[in-house]
Amino acid sequence: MKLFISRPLPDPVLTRALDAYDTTVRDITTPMTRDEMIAGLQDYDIVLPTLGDLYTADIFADAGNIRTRLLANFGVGYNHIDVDAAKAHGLQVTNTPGAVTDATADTAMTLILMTARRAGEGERMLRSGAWEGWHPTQLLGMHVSGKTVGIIGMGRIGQAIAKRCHFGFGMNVVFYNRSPKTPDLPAQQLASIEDVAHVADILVIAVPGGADTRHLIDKSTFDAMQPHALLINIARGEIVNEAALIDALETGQIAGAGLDVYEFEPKVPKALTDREDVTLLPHLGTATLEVRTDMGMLAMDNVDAYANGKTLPTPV
Ligand SMILES: NC(=O)c1ccc[n+]([C@@H]2O[C@H](COP(=O)([O-])OP(=O)(O)OC[C@H]3O[C@@H](n4cnc5c(N)ncnc54)[C@H](O)[C@@H]3O)[C@@H](O)[C@H]2O)c1
Ligand SMILES: O=C(O)[C@H](O)CO
Repeated sequence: MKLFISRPLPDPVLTRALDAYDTTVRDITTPMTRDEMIAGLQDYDIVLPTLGDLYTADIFADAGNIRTRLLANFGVGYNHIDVDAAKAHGLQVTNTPGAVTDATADTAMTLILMTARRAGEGERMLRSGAWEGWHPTQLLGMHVSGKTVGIIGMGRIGQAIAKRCHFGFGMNVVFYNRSPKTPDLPAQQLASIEDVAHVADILVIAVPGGADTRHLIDKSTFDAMQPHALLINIARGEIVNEAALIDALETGQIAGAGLDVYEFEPKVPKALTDREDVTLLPHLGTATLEVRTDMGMLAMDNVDAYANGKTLPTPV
């Protein structure tokens, strides 16, 4: 079996792949080009792609005689793959759910605390030499204990965030999910995104990306939010209309934002980087050695299952 891996991965994952398959590892960190994706589909039995490798329908159509039967995506989010088109061309697609949950929830907490407590702003002030010492009214932020967190998308990551907020920080949890959910903690499901936005001190986005959720968070959401509230996005950039977010920040409709993902990633608008009231992380959600190794191992579990004719552990 010939396996193509689209980026360098943690050593234990590459060792496992190289030991078991005729493996080619693409040794650069940028997304695959269109030509590379097409050549990969023509030459390899299995491709292990990741975020940024944009498998649109025309890639499968233009590849012609496709040898690949499995796209074992490294990552839970697969909005960069047109799964219907892949399946129509005879490919199966897998992802890495669960492996990413805790780390991504931790990143949401990092963004919540950094934004509420103005940590980035304080660190920038200190590093610039502008700090003149403690005083009682310096850099006063929002106390998160006892506040209301609103979660949009109460799936694996949404629930992990809710648990951290409720059990760790004594926050009340309200949420919106497109289907009914009974999470394992005290939390109230509300009827619409606006209902959640209206009562939340901190609004966290945790739905999948893709056409169905593009600009799910838009002007109507910001209109519903309170002026002291914060928006946190650890899901996908295009879920939030970035222009509407910038407008809401500039007009004082909301008090700040904590973002791990961007609508036109890796481009981040100057209107955001210029602001002190936003925390901006470079898509760090799962960026720990342990978790990136676990993600790779789960992707390899899927590769092994396919290669041995077994049921795929985590099909999309
Ligand atoms: N920042 C990062 O590095 C990072 C890391 C991991 C995952 N993610 C993103 O987080 C997403 C969520 O991951 P997960 O494992 O929790 O997925 P999940 O499928 O367990 O949860 C998603 C939830 O959103 C709900 N949902 C879907 N569409 C909706 C809609 N239109 N309105 C309301 N609810 C809707 C689903 O019912 C589900 O409960 C991933 O798809 C990925 O894009 C980002
Ligand atoms: O979807 C995911 O898993 C992340 O965005 C990449 O780690």
